[in-house]
Amino acid sequence: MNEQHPDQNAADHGGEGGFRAGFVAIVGRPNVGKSTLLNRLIGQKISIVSSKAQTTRHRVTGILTEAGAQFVFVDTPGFQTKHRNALNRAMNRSVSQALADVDLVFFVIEAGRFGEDDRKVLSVIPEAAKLVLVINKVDQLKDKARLLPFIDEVRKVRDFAEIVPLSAEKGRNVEELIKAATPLLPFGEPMFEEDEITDRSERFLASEFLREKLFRLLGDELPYGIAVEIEKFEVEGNLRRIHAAVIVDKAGHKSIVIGKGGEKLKRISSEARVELEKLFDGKVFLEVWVKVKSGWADDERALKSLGYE
Ligand SMILES: Nc1nc2c(ncn2[C@@H]2O[C@H](COP(=O)(O)OP(=O)(O)OP(=O)(O)O)[C@@H](O)[C@H]2O)c(=O)[nH]1
Repeated sequence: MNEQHPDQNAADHGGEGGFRAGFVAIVGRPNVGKSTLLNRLIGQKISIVSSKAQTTRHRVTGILTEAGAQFVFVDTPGFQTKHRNALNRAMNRSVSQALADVDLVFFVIEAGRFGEDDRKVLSVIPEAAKLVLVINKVDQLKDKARLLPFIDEVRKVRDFAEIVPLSAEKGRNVEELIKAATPLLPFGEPMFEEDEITDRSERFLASEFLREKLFRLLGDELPYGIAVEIEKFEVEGNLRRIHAAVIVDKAGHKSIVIGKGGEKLKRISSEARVELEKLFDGKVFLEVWVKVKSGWADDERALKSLGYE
């Protein structure tokens, strides 16, 4: 593999002359800023950001190609420790699976806070994994002098190949993370074309965008166990026709999503449509309806049909 890319940016990228490429999992408890970090790293909105916990259920892959290295990111869901139903078990399983076959793990925590939930997440990262500690939200830290003692505290718990404090939201020190992580990737040829941002299908992205709108616009009213199913996705020239169902657990949740006079759902679908048109650079016809599937969050088979493994 070395021979394929002689001397490519050797000084900046590990100093051994070869191109590096690998899978990187971004792991951390809910709300530490994993999606924000991924979006910042790949410079385009693909993953879902929300101030509510637990929005990232699916694995989303983002790709960053630099002169000497390619990072293929696997954004994993936050660990679920509160509810013990099938949905959460499926979510935790997908985290472990994601970690089993990556080359590098970014373990994300919040500056000044290393709690029980962070420890739990750390404990399922295999000992053999190459680990970078990402200390996010340093902009929130009022007393900057606390950072070094904090790093020392966390360092006692585990060996980290690198430790990088940054602010994903402000874009501070994010370059530093890439620089530090590059030599930790294995030598290898790029796995994706340079301009590929995600290997997820347009269909998947449509459901993610719609789900984000549901999270944002329903706010505290958001029913537990809500999901989106794309029932039809057709491309006609520059037009995409998308039929999507919003799945809720209980009949009573349907009216919450629809809102008074259908206003809520209308706004959700129109905002999602506008963003999808930008993403696809074409016209989008988006039809959304609400479907009740009683107890779906507890039914493993229903989960599989919705794409949760
Ligand atoms: N102040 C500050 N806030 C941040 C930073 N990074 C992320 N946030 C905020 O933290 C919240 C959670 O960010 P997400 O990126 O959705 O977090 P996540 O870890 O992907 O969350 P889950 O999908 O629930 O696992 C959002 O409100 C972000 O705007 C940062 O560097 N500084």
